[in-house]
Amino acid sequence: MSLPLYLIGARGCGKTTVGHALAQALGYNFSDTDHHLLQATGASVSDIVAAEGWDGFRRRETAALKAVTAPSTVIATGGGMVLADENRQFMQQHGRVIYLYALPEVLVARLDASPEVAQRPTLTGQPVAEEMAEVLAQREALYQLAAHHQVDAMQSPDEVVKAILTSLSLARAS
Ligand SMILES: Nc1ncnc2c1ncn2[C@@H]1O[C@H](COP(=O)(O)OP(=O)(O)OP(=O)(O)O)[C@@H](O)[C@H]1O
Ligand SMILES: O=C(O)C1=C[C@@H](O)[C@@H](O)[C@H](O)C1
Ligand SMILES: [Mg+2]
Repeated sequence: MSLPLYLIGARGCGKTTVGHALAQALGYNFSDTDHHLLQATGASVSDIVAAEGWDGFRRRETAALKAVTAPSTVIATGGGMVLADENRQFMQQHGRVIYLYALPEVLVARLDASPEVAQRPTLTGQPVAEEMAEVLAQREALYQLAAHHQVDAMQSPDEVVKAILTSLSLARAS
C-alpha cells in the first residue's frame, strides 16, 4: 500500500481541485478535511466557527486529519492545517506532504471568482486581498517547513498534477 499524499497551501491554491485530479491519475481515494467535517457534523466552517470559535474548528480539523488518513489516499487539507505543530508532525510522519504554491494575487483572484463564504468565513475581518497578505505572512514559512515537495500551483490543474507526479517520482529515484 502507498503512503497518503497530503496537499497543503493557502485558500484557493487548488488543494481540493487538484486533489481530485491527482487521486484519479494515481487510482487513489480522495478525501478533503473540510468536506469530511461538513459530512460528519452537517455544519459548514462558518457554522462551526459561530458555535465554537476558531479554536473549536481547529480542534475538529486535527481530528478530521487523523480520521481521513489512510493508505493510497490523496488528502486535501484546510488552508490552516499547518498552524498546529501536531498536524505538521502527523502529516510528515504518515505520508508525503505537497505544498501548492501560488502568488497572493492569483489566490485573491480565484477567491474573488468563487468566494464560498460558508466554507471560507473571514479569518481577520479584512477584505480578501489584505487578509491574504496577512495570512501568508504568518503561514508561508509553515507551509515550507511542513512540505516534502513544493509545486507551482499557478499552472492549469492538469499541469499541477503532472508536476506533482514528477516531483514524487524524482524523490523516489533519488
Ligand atoms: N490550477 C488552477 N487553475 C485555475 N483555477 C484553479 C486552479 N486550482 C483551483 N482553481 C480554482 O480556484 C478556486 C479554489 O480552488 P480550491 O477550492 O480547489 O482551493 P483550496 O486550496 O481547496 O481552498 P480551501 O483552502 O479554501 O479549501 C476554485 O474555483 C477552483 O476552480
Ligand atoms: O485558511 C484557512 O484557515 C481555512 C481554509 C479553509 O480550507 C477552511 O479550512 C477554513 O475556512 C479555514
Ligand atoms: Mg479545499
